[in-house]
Amino acid sequence: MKYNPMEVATLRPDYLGFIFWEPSARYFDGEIKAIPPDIEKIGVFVDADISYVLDQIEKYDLQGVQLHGNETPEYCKELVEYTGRPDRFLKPVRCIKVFSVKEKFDFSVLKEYEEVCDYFLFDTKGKLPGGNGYTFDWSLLKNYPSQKPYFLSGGIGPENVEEIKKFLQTPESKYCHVLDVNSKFEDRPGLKNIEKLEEFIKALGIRQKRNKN
Ligand SMILES: O=C(O)c1ccccc1N[C@@H]1O[C@H](COP(=O)(O)O)[C@@H](O)[C@H]1O
Repeated sequence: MKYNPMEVATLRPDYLGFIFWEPSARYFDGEIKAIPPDIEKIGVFVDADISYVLDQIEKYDLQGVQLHGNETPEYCKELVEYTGRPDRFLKPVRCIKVFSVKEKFDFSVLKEYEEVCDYFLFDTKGKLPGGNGYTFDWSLLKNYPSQKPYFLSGGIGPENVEEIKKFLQTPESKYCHVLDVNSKFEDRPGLKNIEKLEEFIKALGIRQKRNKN
């Protein structure tokens, strides 16, 4: 088995990502069987043609796109507008624009994306456009200038539990909407270790969507 999204779905995450970037060892071209409708399926893309993204949205009934390349604000706008067009018979998707962070980050780049995406995602800059497995210095988010909810990403693993707890007490975590995990919870690329994920959720005391009330 290369991918086990159905098993991950049993943990009731808010979002489930599928990588649609061919060079990745996690590239997804399988079948997505019935996943509970309250879990949003997110397609992960890197500078893909808009027509390709639309095809994947349609094929897999994706609710969102996560853009890891140099996609411009115009690209994001076009994509979201296209999905709402009657001839595509699609629902407008959520747009998550990814920004890669190194030792420093110029938050002014976010400004032109404010209007055209739903969430920002902060990942660690590495050799690959994503899935590098390294964390960045989350205290940089002290300078986060926006009120848009963001995904915290990049190499988050079981060893980060205490750090995450501390981060979640800080003012800079105010708009942190999602903790995004990937390679640190895998037995091999694409194959998530369910026990590790369960332990992580338990250790953080996170309650999943279904049980939030
Ligand atoms: O995981 C990949 O192979 C990948 C390839 C291209 C773009 C994004 C990719 N993954 C996403 O990257 C972040 C961080 O992952 P990690 O925790 O550092 O492994 C995450 O959103 C993945 O979905």
